[in-house]
Amino acid sequence: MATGRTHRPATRSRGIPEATVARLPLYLRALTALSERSVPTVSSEELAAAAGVNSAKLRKDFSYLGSYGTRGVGYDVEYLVYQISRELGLTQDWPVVIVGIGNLGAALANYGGFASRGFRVAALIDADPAMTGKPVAGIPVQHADALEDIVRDNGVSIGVIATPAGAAQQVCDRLVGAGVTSILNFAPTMLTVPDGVDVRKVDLSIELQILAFHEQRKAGEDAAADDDAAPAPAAVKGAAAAAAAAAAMDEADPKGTDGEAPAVMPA
Ligand SMILES: NC(=O)c1ccc[n+]([C@@H]2O[C@H](COP(=O)([O-])OP(=O)(O)OC[C@H]3O[C@@H](n4cnc5c(N)ncnc54)[C@H](O)[C@@H]3O)[C@@H](O)[C@H]2O)c1
Repeated sequence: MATGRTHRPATRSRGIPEATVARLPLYLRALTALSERSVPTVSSEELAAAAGVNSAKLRKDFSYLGSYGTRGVGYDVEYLVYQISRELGLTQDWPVVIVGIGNLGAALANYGGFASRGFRVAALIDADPAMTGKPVAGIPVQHADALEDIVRDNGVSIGVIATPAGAAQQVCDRLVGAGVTSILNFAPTMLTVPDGVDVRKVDLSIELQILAFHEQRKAGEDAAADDDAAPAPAAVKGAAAAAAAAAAMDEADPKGTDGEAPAVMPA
């Protein structure tokens, strides 16, 4: 048994590192915007800036896809959209079930962005009998008793958990038992899954905590700048220099070696 981890090696069987896979959706989002503006080609520098990624990293990532662009012309936007979509498995339809149709589950069900990216909400499931049959986003909610049948009948391999934390593990076990092999978990708890099942955890409060850390650091830098106007004792100056050196190292790659810090993380 595995405890809430994604049990894939750092490099996938087809040789694409997980860090590259995590950046592919960023490229796809930027490329889709270019495609919508009918831009035919894009340079690695332009695309890297639009995706918020270093251009050398982008070229390396695309080399894993076998896409090298044309010198002086750049990358063909439509072909890259196709290549990345195919790599991410988005050229096929993925039926998804959402379990727990409260505030969050209903908001997710109403989000139009899933369908446009190939994720079809096949069913909404909730344990509250009062919810059964009620339409949410035009889909009638089904009772949790039927979870296994719903998963099997719809060939679902991706389940979204938006239940309270206390119910999440049991829901996860039932989803996995019925054949689900990928879980997107919004409940604030670690899930235990068998090998071969991927879990991604979304936690907006962690993202806010990271922003709070950066806000605090910015405030510290402002205060240090104010202090620089007045002479500081030697020990304090040393500490400020160490903090500045650490900040400079961070700035060299502020988001770490994997590029943009994702809002969704391996659980
Ligand atoms: N990750 C995030 O950033 C984030 C943000 C908001 C909420 N959350 C979490 O998402 C979850 C849902 O939040 P909410 O505000 O929608 O709660 P909610 O109380 O409005 O909804 C929870 C729903 O789950 C249903 N439910 C309970 N047990 C179930 C079971 N065993 N099977 C199926 N359905 C079951 C309930 O009937 C209810 O409709 C909570 O765990 C919350 O902490 C996470």
